[in-house]
Amino acid sequence: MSHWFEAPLAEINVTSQQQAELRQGVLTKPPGSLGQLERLAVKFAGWQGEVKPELVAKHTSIAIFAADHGIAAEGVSAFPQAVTVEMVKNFARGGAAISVLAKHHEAALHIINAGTANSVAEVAGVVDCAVANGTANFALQPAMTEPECLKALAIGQHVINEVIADETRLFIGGEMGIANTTSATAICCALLNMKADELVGAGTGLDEQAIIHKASVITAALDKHQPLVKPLEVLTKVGGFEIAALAGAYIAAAQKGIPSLVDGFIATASALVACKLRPELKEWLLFSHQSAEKGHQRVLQQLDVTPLLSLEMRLGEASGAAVCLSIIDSALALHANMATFEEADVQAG
Ligand SMILES: Cc1cc2ncn([C@H]3O[C@H](COP(=O)(O)O)[C@@H](O)[C@H]3O)c2cc1C
Ligand SMILES: O=C(O)c1cccnc1
Repeated sequence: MSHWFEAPLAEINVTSQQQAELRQGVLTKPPGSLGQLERLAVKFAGWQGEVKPELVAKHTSIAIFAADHGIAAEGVSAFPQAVTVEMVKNFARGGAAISVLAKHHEAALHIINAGTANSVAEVAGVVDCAVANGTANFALQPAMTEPECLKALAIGQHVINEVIADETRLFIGGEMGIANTTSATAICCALLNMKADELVGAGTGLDEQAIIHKASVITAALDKHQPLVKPLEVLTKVGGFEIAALAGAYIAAAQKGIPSLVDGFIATASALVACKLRPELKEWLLFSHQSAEKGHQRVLQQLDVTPLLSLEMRLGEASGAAVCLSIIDSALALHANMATFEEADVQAG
């Protein structure tokens, strides 16, 4: 049976990209002097099919996928599971970091329930796509069934196709789910063939002893659920509904010709799953920042990508990606509006 996520991704416009690169070479600056900002503008030229791509911040759609994790029962987070739903309410009321950043950048913010333990049906502004009331505890059994995993992936497709605006020029996915750094770490260990203690970190703020316990929970789960090879198998056995939804959203966005800006450690685990499913997807992803979560740097290295920023952030909920919107629009404004040597009558050297 073929799945929706196997359908082709959109084509990148190589001609626009090449023309944008030529333009960068004739703007009034030493060639290359705007560093990564030049490469950003060229990427957006390819994505938008325009030599001078439009600014993106005000046409960015941010979706936060929330879900609960049965593995929270193993004492792997510094915070109780109830915080997931409490934060969903906070997103909706405008008090969370991502609510403030979305408003600041005038980006649209959508809150999606992918499967929390407590109902959020009564919370205004939350799109309810819950697969179940949280995943099962993957220390004891697979986190999901395969149909549940496919349903969670399809939430991402639904959000891209039905929830975000058609004019979206950039997609940012975020997550909220207490204990999801444990799931993200297990996914990365399985897909990158690494050990738990190479990637495990403090998450919301565990102390050293608790991190050792978290690593042992992950190691035992990885042993228990062998074989863990295929991306869908890994996602089903040790994943999370919001992590799967995010992976689905990255693929669906690329199918529609919308690039995605990847957030921190958990979002990168989703991107890793999505890239294992569809290796061409990497061309549609931009990595925003390197989180302070210990494993993030290693996973970014394995993906062979360089994030834009490293601000010691370790919050998730798309916050690191949202901060990058100023930088992206700066790059695009410079690219579109700087004078060329000829226009400004400046010698090209
Ligand atoms: C108040 C609060 C707001 C958050 N926003 C994102 N996260 C982040 O922390 C969680 C992952 O860390 P762990 O695996 O240690 O539970 C996720 O929900 C993530 O998005 C938060 C965590 C808390 C406590
Ligand atoms: O980098 C992240 O996404 C992250 C790190 C710690 C806790 N929550 C999220």
